Amino acid sequence: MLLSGQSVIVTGGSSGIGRAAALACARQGADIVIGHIGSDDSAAEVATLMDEIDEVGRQSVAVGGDAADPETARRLVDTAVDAFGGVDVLINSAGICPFHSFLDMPLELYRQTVDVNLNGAFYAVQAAANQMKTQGRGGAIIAVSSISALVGGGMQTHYTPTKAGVNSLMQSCAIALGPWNIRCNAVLPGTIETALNREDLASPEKRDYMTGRIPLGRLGEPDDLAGPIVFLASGMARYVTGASLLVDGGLYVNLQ
Ligand SMILES: NC(=O)C1=CN([C@@H]2O[C@H](COP(=O)(O)OP(=O)(O)OC[C@H]3O[C@@H](n4cnc5c(N)ncnc54)[C@H](O)[C@@H]3O)[C@@H](O)[C@H]2O)C=CC1
Ligand SMILES: C[C@H](O)[C@@H]1OC(=O)[C@H](O)[C@@H]1O
Repeated sequence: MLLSGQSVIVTGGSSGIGRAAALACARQGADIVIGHIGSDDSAAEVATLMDEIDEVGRQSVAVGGDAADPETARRLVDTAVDAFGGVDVLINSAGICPFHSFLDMPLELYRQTVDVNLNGAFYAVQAAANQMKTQGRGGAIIAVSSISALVGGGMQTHYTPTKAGVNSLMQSCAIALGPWNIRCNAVLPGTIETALNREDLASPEKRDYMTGRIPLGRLGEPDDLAGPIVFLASGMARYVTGASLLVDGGLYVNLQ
């Protein structure tokens, strides 16, 4: 197993990419702290996930709270220390992408997107990294950025800068945390079918357009991210830090 006995925190762990990553890490021998937003819906999703983690013989605990609140990051780390004796891996997946036009973007929506996606990532990474440094046994941090760190979206002017920021955060943290053997990498998903884009992809025209742009011929599913994330978390990637790994079925390179 690639993550035997490791303690893994996953933010946004109740659904989509975070959920797939949490389960994949458990299948590789890790115990999981599941960060979720703390709503009734996310608590119900977490209960099912905890059962699945239990079925593969690993333990999990859940922590509800707003990723935009630095206190949530501290609680995630404290819980990992109490329950599993430390933090070996952080997977930061919590995020929002409420499509909206630019010229009439509500200030509150812009601020919320930055607060959750970028500031939330900073808080979680800083809290986990301090714990990893104290432990003195290295660690791995994987941030879920996006293909949108590299390209634009007319209805995503509040969102794409946060994903570029998350990618940049991993690059700078790779330098800042390298001396403690804490590796920092980003995965850049393309279009993955999750709750995040359910509304956007409900239009058959948009869905067909997006699918048609992907050389591998299909939209992604959350499990497509599981392998790359486990790889970056594991010792197989022990000399990989500051990397940005596109997981997009070839979408980014498909000009014509
Ligand atoms: N689905 C896609 O096509 C792509 C998704 N991504 C990124 O992947 C990450 C995961 O998204 P998905 O799995 O697609 O969607 P998702 O909606 O299933 O997952 C996002 C998770 O973040 C949680 N979350 C949202 N706001 C939060 C807050 N304030 N505090 C705590 N948790 C909060 C949600 O409850 C949810 O569990 C996001 O960061 C997203 O930007 C990146 C590229 C493409
Ligand atoms: C929500 C979008 O469909 C999704 O999110 C991203 O980061 C990319 O822009 C994807 O297309």
